[in-house]
Amino acid sequence: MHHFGNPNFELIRHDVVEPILLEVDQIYHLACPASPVHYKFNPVKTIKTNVVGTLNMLGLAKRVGARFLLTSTSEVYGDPLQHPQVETYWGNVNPIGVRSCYDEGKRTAETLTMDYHRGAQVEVRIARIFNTYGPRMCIDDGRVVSNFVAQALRKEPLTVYGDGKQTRSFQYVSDLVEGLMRLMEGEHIGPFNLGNPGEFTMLELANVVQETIDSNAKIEFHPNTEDDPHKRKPDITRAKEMLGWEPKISLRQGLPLMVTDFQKRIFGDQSVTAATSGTGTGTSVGST
Ligand SMILES: O=c1ccn([C@@H]2O[C@H](COP(=O)(O)OP(=O)(O)O[C@H]3OC[C@@H](O)[C@H](O)[C@H]3O)[C@@H](O)[C@H]2O)c(=O)[nH]1
Repeated sequence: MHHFGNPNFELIRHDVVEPILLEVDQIYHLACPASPVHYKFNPVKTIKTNVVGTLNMLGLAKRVGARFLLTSTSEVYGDPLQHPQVETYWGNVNPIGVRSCYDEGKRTAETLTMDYHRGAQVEVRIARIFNTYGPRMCIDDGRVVSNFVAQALRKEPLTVYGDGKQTRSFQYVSDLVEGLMRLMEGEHIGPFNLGNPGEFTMLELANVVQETIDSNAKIEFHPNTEDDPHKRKPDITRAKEMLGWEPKISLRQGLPLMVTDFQKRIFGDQSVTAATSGTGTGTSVGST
């Protein structure tokens, strides 16, 4: 948004499922809903975005000679049988499951990317992004970190799905942005895992949210969703060695930055008093 006043910046609102002609040097292809709640809402549109949308962006890259970066996902590993996940692991995906519009869609997008590279010499880069959080996420995004933060701030119970023992590894958004730019500017195609190897069960995440926002926040168990991966943690050796990249911000450092932003958006200017009064800890979130 800070670029809006810049005369050299142009924002075009466009659905990648429709072709578009532009003069560009680089394409960061990030288009697609990433929250399971949103990508499952209209699965046909999700797979169209991943397949037709990626074809259109690769076609554009080929036509104008642009370098193309695909943001793929840790979901290409499905419910992984190998832990942590290395880029050479081919994954364990249910091709007819409710998540397949996204995970098979992104797998196809990776295939298309490599086929345009091999067949049409398009310069390509592939990132596999692991769970990411940070300020400016939609409050109703539906993913676990934004759900827990919004729930704790609103004094609602934290909704843990299943037994809460499934794991994820949470990456702060600025670490991801740095990784994507290094990948785009570097010499290596990938795929590269971009994620923070710090691994947490959902119950541990709920505890960190309690410590950060409200030690009295209750936990409420809900049935888990279909095909939910049991564990997930990136092996980032390749990104460290070939991109010189690794995440810098731990969950305990990054979460308060997101909480401050959520407080402002949920409560407006009264955020500090509203969110922290009467809580057990309310530590760093109110004052930053
Ligand atoms: O309120 C909630 C939401 C989610 N969860 C659990 O938290 C875990 C993480 O779920 P999320 O919805 O945040 O994200 P997922 O890991 O399922 O999918 C994500 O994977 C990586 C990215 O590519 C995408 O952003 C997204 O597909 C799951 O086990 C889920 O069952 C809760 O316990 N409570």
